[in-house]
Amino acid sequence: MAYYPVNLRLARRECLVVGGGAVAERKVGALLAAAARVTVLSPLLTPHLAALAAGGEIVHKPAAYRPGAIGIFFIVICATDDPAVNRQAAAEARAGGALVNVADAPELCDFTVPAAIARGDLLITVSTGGRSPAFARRLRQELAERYGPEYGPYLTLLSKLRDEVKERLATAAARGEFWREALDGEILALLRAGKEREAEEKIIDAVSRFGTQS
Ligand SMILES: C[C@@]1(CC(=O)O)c2cc3[nH]c(cc4nc(cc5[nH]c(cc(n2)[C@H]1CCC(=O)O)[C@@](C)(CC(=O)O)[C@@H]5CCC(=O)O)C(CC(=O)O)=C4CCC(=O)O)c(CCC(=O)O)c3CC(=O)O
Ligand SMILES: NC(=O)C1=CN([C@@H]2O[C@H](COP(=O)(O)OP(=O)(O)OC[C@H]3O[C@@H](n4cnc5c(N)ncnc54)[C@H](O)[C@@H]3O)[C@@H](O)[C@H]2O)C=CC1
Repeated sequence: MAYYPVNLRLARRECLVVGGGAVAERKVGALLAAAARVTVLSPLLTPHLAALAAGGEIVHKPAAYRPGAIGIFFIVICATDDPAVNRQAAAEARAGGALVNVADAPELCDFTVPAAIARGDLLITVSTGGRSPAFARRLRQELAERYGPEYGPYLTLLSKLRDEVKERLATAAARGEFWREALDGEILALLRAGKEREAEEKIIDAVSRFGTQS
């Protein structure tokens, strides 16, 4: 089954997680990282979820799912350990217009959750079409070593310089060509070594030289 990859903006969107176990805890963490408003419907919570509820970071509805309990949400994740409950809650949520994820039934998911690495605004995700989440996790670990924390500041720098490049190079084609040449390992090596000023100067210098060539 082919998936269409998207990046959802969840800030201030209402999201519901049914179930309060280990899987729910992981999904809640990712929702909160995206600044979503999270409600958890579950009689029991993991200690971490309980702490989030006590701190007001999530809303806890301390009850088992029953028909009619879902309400209106943008996203609903069904993650109880009861397959029948997950299916029933998923059907109700979808009928209410939500995008639905069912932790134990990939075939019932409107969307699946990839393994993810965030470095500032850089987001690297891995999915296996549900074939092997364990492999997605393993690849995420490998990629996290390859793409370390320096990629956060690197992206910030690129974003800042993008405006400058826009001013200096007149056409989108020239800008595209510039960036294809400029994104080499040298700038990253400088950032890794903590030499942000030098990295910035190097890019500005490259823009000037490129500008006079074209
Ligand atoms: C379809 C999907 C739906 C969804 O959850 O969105 C789904 C479904 C299922 N997962 C199952 C099992 C495991 N899931 C993990 C871990 C993760 N699962 C995640 C996503 C997804 N899991 C979606 C597909 C993603 C893709 O396309 O690859 C990750 C990537 C993202 C996240 O959850 O945050 C996160 C790693 C995060 C990270 O570390 O970076 C581990 C590993 C572990 O826990 O150590 C195991 C045990 C080992 C194994 O089975 O592989 C089972 C069987 C349950 C059972 O046997 O009872 C089902 C149901 C089924 O397959 O039928
Ligand atoms: N998609 C994924 O990433 C993964 C999915 N799974 C599947 O996810 C499911 C949950 O796994 P865990 O979190 O480890 O289970 P768990 O046993 O740690 O937690 C289950 C939670 O569901 C709650 N619950 C049970 N009945 C409920 C009801 N009627 N209404 C509301 N809440 C209810 C419990 O109070 C508990 O908080 C399992 O079915 C497992 O097969 C497992 C691993 C990964």
